[in-house]
Amino acid sequence: YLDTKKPKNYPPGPKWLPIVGSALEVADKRKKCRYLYQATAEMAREYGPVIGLKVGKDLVVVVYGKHEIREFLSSEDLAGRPKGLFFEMRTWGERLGVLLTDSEFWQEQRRFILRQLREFGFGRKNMSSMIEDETGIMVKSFYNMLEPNGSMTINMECAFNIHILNTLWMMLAGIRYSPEDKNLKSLQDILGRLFANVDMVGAPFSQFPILKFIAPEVSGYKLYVETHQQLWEFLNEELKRHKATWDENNPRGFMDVYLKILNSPDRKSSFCEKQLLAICMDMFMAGSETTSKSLGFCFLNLILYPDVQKKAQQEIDRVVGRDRLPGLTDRPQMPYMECVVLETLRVFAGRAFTVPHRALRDTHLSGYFIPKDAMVIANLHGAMMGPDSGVEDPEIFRPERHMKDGKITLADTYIPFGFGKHRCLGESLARANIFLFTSALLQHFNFSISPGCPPSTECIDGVTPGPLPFKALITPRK
Ligand code: HEM
Repeated sequence: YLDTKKPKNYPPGPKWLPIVGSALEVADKRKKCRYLYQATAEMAREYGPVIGLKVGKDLVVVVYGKHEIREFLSSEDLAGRPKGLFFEMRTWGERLGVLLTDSEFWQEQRRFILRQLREFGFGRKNMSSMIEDETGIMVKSFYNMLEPNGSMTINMECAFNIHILNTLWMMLAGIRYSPEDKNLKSLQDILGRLFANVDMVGAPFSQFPILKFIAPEVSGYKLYVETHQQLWEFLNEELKRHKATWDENNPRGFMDVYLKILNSPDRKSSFCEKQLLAICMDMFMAGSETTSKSLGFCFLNLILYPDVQKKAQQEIDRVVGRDRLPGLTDRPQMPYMECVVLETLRVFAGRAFTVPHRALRDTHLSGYFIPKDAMVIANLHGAMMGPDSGVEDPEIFRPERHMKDGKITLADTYIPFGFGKHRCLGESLARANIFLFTSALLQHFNFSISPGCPPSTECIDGVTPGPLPFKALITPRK
C-alpha cells in the first residue's frame, strides 16, 4: 500500500501516492471526462498506448492502442484471470472450491461449453428456433401494449431485458418464463442489483479490502456478497429440480448436458456441480447486460437515424415479407441488417473494456515490463473508435461502413468480442439475438423520437456502457 516506487520499465502513467496509488487521478479524470473509457483514452494521449496504474494495492495496466491490444490479447503470459479481490465474484467461487480462474480447468470447461454452443442444439429445441419463438412472443407483447390510439411510447433501453434473460435461461436450463412470473422478476431483480453494485475498476472494497470489515454496508461489500449468494441459490434450486427430473435422452438445456457428464464414470476431475453453477453464473453475468444494452444502443440509433431504419425495413420486406417472422436462415440474404448488428456492436463495445486479465508470470508488453499478477485490461475504444482506429466519423451510426463492394468486410480492429484464449463464448448467441429481435420488431413497427422527449446520446458509465433511459414512439407499420 505504501510503496510508491514503480517497477523498472513499468508502463508510464500517473504518479503513485501512498495507499491510493493512482486512484485519485483516475477518479479525477473520470469525473472530468464523465466516462471511464474516455478518462483512460485521455491518459493514453498523455502517457502512451499502454498505461501503468496502481489502484490501492493492485497493479493495473490499461491497454488502449490498437496494435498493443492485439499483442495483449494474443499473449499467453497475459491470459490469466484476476485472482484476488478485484474479481470478487470469482474469488467468491474459489472460496466454494470452484477453480474458474486461469487454470487448465477453465480451458477444459471452456472447450466443453464452446462445443455445446457451437452445436447449437443442446436443448429440446435447437437454439435458433428457441430464439425465433422468443422473438414471436416479444412482437406479440408489443402489439398488446399498444394504446387505443394505435401507438405507444415506451422506455426502449430496458424493453429487451426479459427476452434476453429468457434466451439465456432457455439455453442453460430449458426454461422460459412469462413476463409476470415471480421467478423471472426475482432473477431480474438480483441481476439488476448485482450490476448496479459493480464497477469496471471494481467496487471500492476490491482495492481496499479493509473496507469489507470496517464498512461492509457503505463499501457495498454486504450487498455484493448477498446478491451473489441469491443468484447462486436461485441456480442451485434449479439444479436440484433438474437432478430430480433428469432424463438422459431428453436434455432440456446446458444443465442437463452437464449432468450427463457428471453421471458418466470417466468424467474429468474439473467437472463438478459447483463448477456447473459457476458457469451458469458467468453466463448470466456476461450475457444479460451486454446484449440488452447493445439492443438499447441499436434502437437509440434507429430512431436517431430514420434512413437506416427505412433501409433495414426495405430489406426485411424484400427478403422475408410480412407473412412470417425473420429467421436465422434469412441472414445471408440480409447483409444490410447484418451491418446494423455489426454497427450496434461497434458503438456498444467501442465504449467498453475487455474482462480483466492477469499476468501469469513476469512478462513484457510493447517493450514495457508487466510484473506477475498485474491486472491487464483493454479499453476497446482505442481499437474501435479512437483516433488511431482508422474508423471515419466514429460517433456516427453508419452500417454501410462494414460493406465493401457489396460484401461485408470487417476491419482488423473490429474486435467487439475480443480474441485469443478468452474470446467471448456467447458471440453467436448475442449476434443471433440482436439480429432476430431487431429485424422482427422493424418488420412490424416504426420507431421514432417521442414528441417532446428527444433522446440523449450520453450514456451510462459502468461495467458495460448503456444508453441513458429514452423513450420511443412506436407505431405499427401499415
Ligand atoms: C453484445 C454482446 C456481447 C459482447 C459485446 C461480449 C463481449 C465480450 C468480451 C469483449 C469478452 C472478453 C474477452 C477477453 O477478456 O479477452 C467476453 C468474454 C466472455 N463472454 Fe461475452 N460478450 C457478449 C455477450 C455474451 C453472451 C450472450 C454470453 C453468454 C451466453 C457471453 C459469455 C462470455 C463469457 C463466458 C466470457 C469469458 C470467456 C473466458 O474468460 O474464456 N458473452 N465477452
